[in-house]
Amino acid sequence: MTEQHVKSVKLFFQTFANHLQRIRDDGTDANQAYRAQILLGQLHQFEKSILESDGDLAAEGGDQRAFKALLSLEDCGSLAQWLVAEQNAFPVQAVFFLDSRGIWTLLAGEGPVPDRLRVEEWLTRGRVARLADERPCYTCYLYGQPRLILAFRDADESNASARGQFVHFISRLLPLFIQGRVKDAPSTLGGSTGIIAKDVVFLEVLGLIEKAAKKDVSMLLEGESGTGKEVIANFIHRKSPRATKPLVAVNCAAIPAGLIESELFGHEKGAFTGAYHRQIGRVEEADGGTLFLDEIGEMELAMQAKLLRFLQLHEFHRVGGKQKISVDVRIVAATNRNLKEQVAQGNFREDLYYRLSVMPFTIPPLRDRVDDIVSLSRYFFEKYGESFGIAELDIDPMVFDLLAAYDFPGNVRELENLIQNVLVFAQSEKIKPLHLPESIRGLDPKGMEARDGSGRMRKWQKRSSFGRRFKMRARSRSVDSAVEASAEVPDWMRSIPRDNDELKQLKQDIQNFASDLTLKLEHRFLKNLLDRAEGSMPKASKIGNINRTLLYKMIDRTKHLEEDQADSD
Ligand SMILES: Nc1ncnc2c1ncn2[C@@H]1O[C@H](COP(=O)(O)OP(=O)(O)OP(=O)(O)O)[C@@H](O)[C@H]1O
Repeated sequence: MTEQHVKSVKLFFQTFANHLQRIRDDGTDANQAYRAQILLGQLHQFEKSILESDGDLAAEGGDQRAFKALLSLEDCGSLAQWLVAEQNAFPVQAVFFLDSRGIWTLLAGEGPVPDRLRVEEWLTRGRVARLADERPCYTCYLYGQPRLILAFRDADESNASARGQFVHFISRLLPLFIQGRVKDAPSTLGGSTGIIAKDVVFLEVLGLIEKAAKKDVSMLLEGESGTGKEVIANFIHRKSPRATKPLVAVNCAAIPAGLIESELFGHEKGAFTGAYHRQIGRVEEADGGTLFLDEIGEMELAMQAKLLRFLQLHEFHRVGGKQKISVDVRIVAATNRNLKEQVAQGNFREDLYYRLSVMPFTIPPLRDRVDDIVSLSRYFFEKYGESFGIAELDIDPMVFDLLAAYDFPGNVRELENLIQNVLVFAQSEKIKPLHLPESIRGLDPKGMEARDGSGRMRKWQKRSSFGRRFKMRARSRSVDSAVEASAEVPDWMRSIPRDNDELKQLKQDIQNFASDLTLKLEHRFLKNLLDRAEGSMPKASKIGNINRTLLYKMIDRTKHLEEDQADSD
């Protein structure tokens, strides 16, 4: 690489970085700022590898090849033309752009606009979708809307993965190139809470989450991808006493393992090649507020240990720095993995799991929230109808029935993308079942009724499996208490307090009674479990599906019952 080349690479990255820093520091849109911050982290990595590669990038991945090609661009303003002109790595035949009126225009290259926007694969965090079309065509989403279609010349299936990665990369650059062309990009949050919820079970969970949000403890959100964990993390922050302080989101899966420590804790100038400036980490940025650790299950063990140390001490030092920095942040973590299973498999630290899951919540999948399907659909039809410039939407009610009958493996994100596609496909006609994908159009809500008595019922039963866990817990407690108490029903069970003092006293008696029963239950459970485990704690922990620390705590708090029993024997 000539000196001049090195200079232009540095200049290119510096311009890019300045632009990203402005977006990040602008502070008007937390999601934009978050994306800019992630790109900034990656930018340093790209710059480093390009400068170190000495021009030889043949063996490197799609992102780096794309960056290499980008270097030849003098003017970054014409992404589409560059994509078509750059024929070496990924020959693009045409690029189409969806404007804010909902009309696709050919930006560069040649060919008809793909008329079927059926998503096939490569749907990655809602950013890129491959279309079910003869030619390999991909859609890039911006702010949740399809904005760009890339049609490739090469249809060779063995290159599909590389093409997908390339489009994914382009989708990350997209906001920078089409700035100003997208008017009023809709925010991911709408309404006063930003959450559309009608389903009773989901509302119940949200009620519990809202209560927990007010307590200053770590919260863990588990649930399938696209169920709304990030939306709920925002909700938690806004309902917490830290609402006026920053909410900083870090996607642990999106940041390469080698960069995550400096992303979280920052680095000092010169800490590693490419660390030209001191950089404040996300933890420090979140001081006083909330740090949202998304996809925490993807974090590597070595980083888990560092995070744990920070959670224990509330202090850290920047990479390459010596000074200890103290911060006060509340952690909300989310994962679409089963973290307990990850712990059992040795992929996630148990101690970190317990630190993070002081208040754990499982976000139910959309198929278990059938009432939400309809209200979310209406919400997305309105939201995207408006941004696509459709003045009045006319929707056949059957569309909602069919949507409610579908299982939505991709949850709310899938529903959101689907509705955008339906709107594009319907081109402002009345929206009818024929505009829905075949897999949904083919569903028969009436047929489900015939099979299960009622389509809604089938959904309701499925959905309530989640709610049952709550209800059963509540019920089993009251049933157990009643059974236990039946032999010795205390007087207060039937008494009516005459004044507040009596009421308080009776309430206290009930609480004492309930905690006695709970201890007795724990004692019986422990005895039986340890018998089955032949006295072995590791075995008891395994077969009882209970963490050992908790087992010891339980033994400790029920040991007086053991002693009482020994005395009476
Ligand atoms: N209840 C809701 N009301 C309105 N929009 C929602 C709701 N739930 C989810 N969404 C929308 O669905 C999309 C996916 O939600 P989100 O990113 O919060 O899911 P997630 O569970 O964090 O996904 P992942 O596990 O893949 O990170 C977003 O565009 C979000 O705005």
